[in-house]
Amino acid sequence: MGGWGYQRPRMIERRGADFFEPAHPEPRTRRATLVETVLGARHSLISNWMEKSYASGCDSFRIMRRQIVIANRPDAIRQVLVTDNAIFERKGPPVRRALEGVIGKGLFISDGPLWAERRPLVADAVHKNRLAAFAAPMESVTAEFAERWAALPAGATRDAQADMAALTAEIITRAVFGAQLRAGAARAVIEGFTQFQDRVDSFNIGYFLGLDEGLRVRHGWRVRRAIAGLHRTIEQVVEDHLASDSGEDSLLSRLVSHRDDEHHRKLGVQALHDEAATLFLAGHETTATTLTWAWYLLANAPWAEARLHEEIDRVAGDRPIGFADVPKLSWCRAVIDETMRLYPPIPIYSRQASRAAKIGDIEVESQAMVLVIPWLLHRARDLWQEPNLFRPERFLANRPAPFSYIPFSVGPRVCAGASFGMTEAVLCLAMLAQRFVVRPTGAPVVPICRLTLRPEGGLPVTLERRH
Ligand code: HEM
Repeated sequence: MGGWGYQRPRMIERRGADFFEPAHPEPRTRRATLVETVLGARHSLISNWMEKSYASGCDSFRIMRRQIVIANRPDAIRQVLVTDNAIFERKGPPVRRALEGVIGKGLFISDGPLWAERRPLVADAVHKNRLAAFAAPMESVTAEFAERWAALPAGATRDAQADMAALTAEIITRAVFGAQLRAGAARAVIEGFTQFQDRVDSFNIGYFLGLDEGLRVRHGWRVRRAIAGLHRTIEQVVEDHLASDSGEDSLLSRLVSHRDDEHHRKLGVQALHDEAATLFLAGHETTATTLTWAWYLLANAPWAEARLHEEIDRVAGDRPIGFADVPKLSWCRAVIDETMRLYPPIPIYSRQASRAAKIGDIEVESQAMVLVIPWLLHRARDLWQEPNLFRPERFLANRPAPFSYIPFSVGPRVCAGASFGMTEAVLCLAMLAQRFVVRPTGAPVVPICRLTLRPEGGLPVTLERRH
């Protein structure tokens, strides 16, 4: 049970000699009541869908006084995220309110002229042409992390979710702030964000009751203290960057350099702070959950895991695999693609309609919440064969049909760090799989969605050495 009036869905998980259907909630057989909807949303935003939702389509309903529009058909997704982005560019208030305490007016939740001004700067800082600059932090942090795993006593149980979060937090911390960041400051940043993310709640009752901007979120003292510490640390790092040129090619130094760029308006200290926090927040949990789910899927699909090991051994032989090998790791990439299909790290994209509009034959009210839901889209039975099965090979031959696979979103607000995230996921998976076999302990796996999609309570695993 998930509390009074709300029955948690049963989890489905099936396996056979040549197939694996990883954990997903059993669809509901009847529409949820209001109480179930609200409590279900607080528990997990993927737990309340009915069978008919697992097909592409559009729908409209109300939660209290708010119209909710589901736009989950390729043509509707194209309209909301690409062609009519001007109408639907604003993020839904629950997400904005949940994140504003940490990232202020950062790109992820800004819109209008502010977003338009900053997007090119942030996109430039993480652009795929600059990926090589981040090869060193990605490789060295992962290699150090692998040494820590190697030093564990045999049979030790780890939480893969926590470990992957620590790994990607360290990579993004070094990429954003540079290698000069003091160890204490790095730890403070990582701990502050972890405290915040563990407690963040993306359901905003005020918005559903009729307040178009939702209610400001009040955090408990623990989170307030964590956020305050985080802000102090980031402010200090920003000031250090402004005071002296470290000569490092970090994301922050790139943003700082635009202060002297005559083509761009200068980013103030607060803007630098917000964008640095945004890059950290947007750029670590997403890759961490992708890696966590990949370990779970591979461990349950021995044929896919064997092919991964074969590819890594063929590409790298006896030497450590590295950044330069990433383009050759097509199976590894297919595993990550398929992982993000089954478990999209951000499973729901929410927008606020800036004015009345029409999506298909649905009349959308001004200020309605418009949802694009990769969780459902990626499992739509009319778009995917055997949608609930783990089959990485589906990504080898052909790319998916347009607007049927959108783990990084699409359109002007597409993930700015998609190449960074994809490269990082493939590289970390390959570097760790070269040395270790990750084995979940068999505890039940329950996907749970707040802002991101994680296994509830983490993923306990043991590690076996390969080499
Ligand atoms: C597997 C890894 C990742 C996934 C699946 C992912 C996914 C996404 C998605 C779906 C969005 C749009 C959300 C929405 O429209 O509501 C987004 C936005 C964003 N992501 Fe990522 N992301 C990943 C990694 C990263 C990394 C590594 C960075 C930075 C280094 C990053 C930076 C951003 C930024 C700045 C935005 C806001 C863009 C805007 O609104 O203009 N992401 N990401």
